[in-house]
Amino acid sequence: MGSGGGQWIVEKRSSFRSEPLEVNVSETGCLSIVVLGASGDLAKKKTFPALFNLYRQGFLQSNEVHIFGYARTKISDDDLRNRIRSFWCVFLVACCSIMLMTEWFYQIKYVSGSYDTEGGFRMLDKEISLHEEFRNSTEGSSRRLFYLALPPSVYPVVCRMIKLCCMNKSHLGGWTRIVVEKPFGKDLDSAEKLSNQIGELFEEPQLYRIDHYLGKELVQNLLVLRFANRFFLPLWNRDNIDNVQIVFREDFGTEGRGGYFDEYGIIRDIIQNHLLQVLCLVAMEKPVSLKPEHIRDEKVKVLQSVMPIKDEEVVLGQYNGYRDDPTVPDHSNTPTFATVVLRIHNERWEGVPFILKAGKALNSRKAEIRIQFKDVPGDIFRCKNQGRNEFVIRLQPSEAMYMKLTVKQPGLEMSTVQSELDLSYGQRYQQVTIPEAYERLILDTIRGDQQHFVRRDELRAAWEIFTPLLHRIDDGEFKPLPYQPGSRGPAEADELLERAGYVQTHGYIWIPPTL
Ligand SMILES: NC(=O)C1=CN([C@@H]2O[C@H](COP(=O)(O)OP(=O)(O)OC[C@H]3O[C@@H](n4cnc5c(N)ncnc54)[C@H](OP(=O)(O)O)[C@@H]3O)[C@@H](O)[C@H]2O)C=CC1
Ligand SMILES: O=C1O[C@H](COP(=O)(O)O)[C@@H](O)[C@H](O)[C@H]1O
Repeated sequence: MGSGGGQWIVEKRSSFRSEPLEVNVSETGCLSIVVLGASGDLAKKKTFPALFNLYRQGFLQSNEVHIFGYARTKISDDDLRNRIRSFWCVFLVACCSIMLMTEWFYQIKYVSGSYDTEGGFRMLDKEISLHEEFRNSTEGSSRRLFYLALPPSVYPVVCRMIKLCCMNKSHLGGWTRIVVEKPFGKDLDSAEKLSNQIGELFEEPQLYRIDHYLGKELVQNLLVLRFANRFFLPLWNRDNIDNVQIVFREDFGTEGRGGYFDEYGIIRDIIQNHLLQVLCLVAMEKPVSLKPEHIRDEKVKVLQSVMPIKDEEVVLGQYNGYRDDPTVPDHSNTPTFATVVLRIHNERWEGVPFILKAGKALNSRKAEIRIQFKDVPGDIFRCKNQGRNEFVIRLQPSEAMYMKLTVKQPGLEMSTVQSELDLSYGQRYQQVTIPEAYERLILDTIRGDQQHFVRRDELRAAWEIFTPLLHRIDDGEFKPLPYQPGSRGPAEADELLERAGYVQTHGYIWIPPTL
């Protein structure tokens, strides 16, 4: 910050930027994107906005792309367009020209049909083929992407119908790809069954198991940070790191999604997928290269090194009022909060607790990774009780990385104080709009890059970790503790954190810099 006037000085650093790492094969030809479950929440809030943003930025070309919505609800093309429009009208009016919006909405066609009979899918295929003919698509140059924004229970039947009725008509260069949302299964057996059912229809390279946390900017930065910086290489291990926390907090409850949520709970909704994927990137060894298979090989190894979870290292919670939702059973045992300690049995991490914490209806909304270092041996400054060094990666909101460290308090006295080295994205990258996770991931599916998608063996290893605990919760053997909405969650979770070795720095708070 400049010394006078409180102005941030932003340095121009573009000359140091390297070329993009991945060389993507640029494909052309007719591209049909089909959103199944187009009438739903995810489609409205995430999928369609992401597609629009890709279109707006020129990643989807108007002379190539056509978007299809498919669901059972009987509505017209215009009804679907209006639904989408009504959700983002403020955003659209602020950012875009009317012409662009009109052009975009013109690309969307809706087909209504059931998920388990051929009629609707035959109709869908006809519409896609019409579009392909209209675009003069030669055989083999047409690309068909099916995005399943649907409850997982209908994935098998929908995949069967796609295979039966809607495949791209040639193998000469075109493709058919399927994107499936999480939660992929409910436990190890159901996930394996689902994988087998879909695996009989589609090859692994055609399947994109999406976990939108892998599309977040700061999650994508983890590999670069760890493996392109000398700073971190010698420190990133059990000799220096005391504990790691990966935290997800939301300051609202299950609003409107109680029925869905109650079947899954916070562990299946957030921890088994989003937080565990982040753990993999924090804990894995350096991959041989950036090839998707090399990265995913390393993630699988970490997951397979996780020890069985101990009961005394789990705290579950359920916020008061959760069961007032009419779609939630009166005696629901579903946790809306969980803290779980995972232990990785390998040379790098033996003895370092990885504390995964997620909760709904808490006192704040944020997601972050907090790496806490061990105490400095021989503390000549007697500053130990001020707190430990921490490296924090704030995934959202206010994306940032900061190192909490001890410095000399400026002035005549030799005393110490906690401060930080701070790379806040809002301040450093003022001209950059950070893309939404879904934008990036949908673009990857079109480009055929599976690096940021979950491979089948990865998924299996992830379910292996949590299935025993989940079964005990489902059977009512493990009960969530009540907590007040708007609180930090059950006090027992903080006690567990302390037992795991985390030392809180009382009185220190990181404030994102304002411009
Ligand atoms: N919403 C979100 O924020 C997120 C959702 N997800 C995942 O995305 C997927 C879709 O989520 P979301 O949009 O919230 O779900 P919805 O409950 O909104 O369902 C999407 C559509 O699926 C159809 N549908 C709903 N229930 C059933 C059923 N039992 N059988 C057949 N069809 C059904 C409905 O369309 P119609 O009746 O018209 O056919 C509905 O509009 C899920 O797997 C979810 O876990 C992942 C991350 C975030
Ligand atoms: O997958 C899900 O994620 C959202 C939170 O996503 P974020 O990108 O806003 O952090 C969560 O609200 C939802 O319950 C869950 O299904």
